[in-house]
Amino acid sequence: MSWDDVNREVRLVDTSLRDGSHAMAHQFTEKNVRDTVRALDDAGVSLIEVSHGDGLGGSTFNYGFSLVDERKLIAAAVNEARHAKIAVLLLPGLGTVGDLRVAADLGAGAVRIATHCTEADVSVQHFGAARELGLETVGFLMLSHMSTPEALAKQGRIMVDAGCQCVYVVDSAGALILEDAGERVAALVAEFGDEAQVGYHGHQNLSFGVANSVLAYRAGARQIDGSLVALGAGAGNSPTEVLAATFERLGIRTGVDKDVLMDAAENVVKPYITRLPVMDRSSIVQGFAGVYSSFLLHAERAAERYDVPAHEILYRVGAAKYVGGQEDMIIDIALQLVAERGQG
Ligand SMILES: C[C@H](O)CC(=O)C(=O)O
Ligand SMILES: [Mn+2]
Repeated sequence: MSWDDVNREVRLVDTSLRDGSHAMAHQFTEKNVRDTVRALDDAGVSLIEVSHGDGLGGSTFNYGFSLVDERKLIAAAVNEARHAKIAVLLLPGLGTVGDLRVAADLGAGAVRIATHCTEADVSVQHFGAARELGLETVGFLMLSHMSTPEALAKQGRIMVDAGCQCVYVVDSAGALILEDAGERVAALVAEFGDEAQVGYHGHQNLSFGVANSVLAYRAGARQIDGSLVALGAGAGNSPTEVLAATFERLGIRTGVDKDVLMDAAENVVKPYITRLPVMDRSSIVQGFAGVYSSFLLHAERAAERYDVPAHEILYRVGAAKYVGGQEDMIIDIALQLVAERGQG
């Protein structure tokens, strides 16, 4: 048994430097990355995700260009971490096996491969390649609220059979409320048994990130995501510092130091955040209507450009059930709203 296994009952994984990329419009500097990794590492966080918000290869016109080349940020993170492993995110089709090889050469030790919750089959070759590269493997079933627990477990099975070591229930829209989260986690735990772990990734749009994480743990999840100061898409992720304090109050060992994390949140991350994650009208609508959190800034930009309300755009995105990769449809909806107003 490793030191980690002895000293923790749940692993807190930090995604400030990846999901937070959405909230930062992908403008992280190398200094932001170095300072945050050092602080998380000091707090005892064992897995830190660093990538464009949409993963390797995400810096594009459709998703938004990064300020700094992702390879430079990954290398800086690897260089700064003394104990923690650096993870990268990969969305098959956007990121390639070639991108994964580059990330592994730079020193990344884990990959989190994300697909829409009904499309796990597109991840099979990436899990195979990741295992050959010796990477720790994690699967992300995004927009999990769009699937039943049973259907989600079947998709998770595809990932596990392909070499995935931990499948996450990903509440991309912050739409899951209490049992919704627990039941999905329980279905995956029942499907995998000892073959793989289950994880939970929450968003705060309806403010259930931390509560759902506790229920996910109780249902058997052993990896839980958070971001410092909640820095993430939509209303942000479950704040890592709050997860650490909550699990400690519950007597559940995380192996991380909550006070060091609180210091990192206040003094390292908060000062560089350009737009604090907040439960405002648009992000609440995302949670309510089941809209991908990463669409928030895209909708706000379209709202400003076409002079239509962002929350109206988001209600329609929810009704249309658009998924990650369909960012351009946000413009289409804004134009529909403009046209309807012209006819009124
Ligand atoms: C690519 C997405 O931002 C992954 C994620 O964090 C989510 O779906 O939530
Ligand atoms: Mn997310």
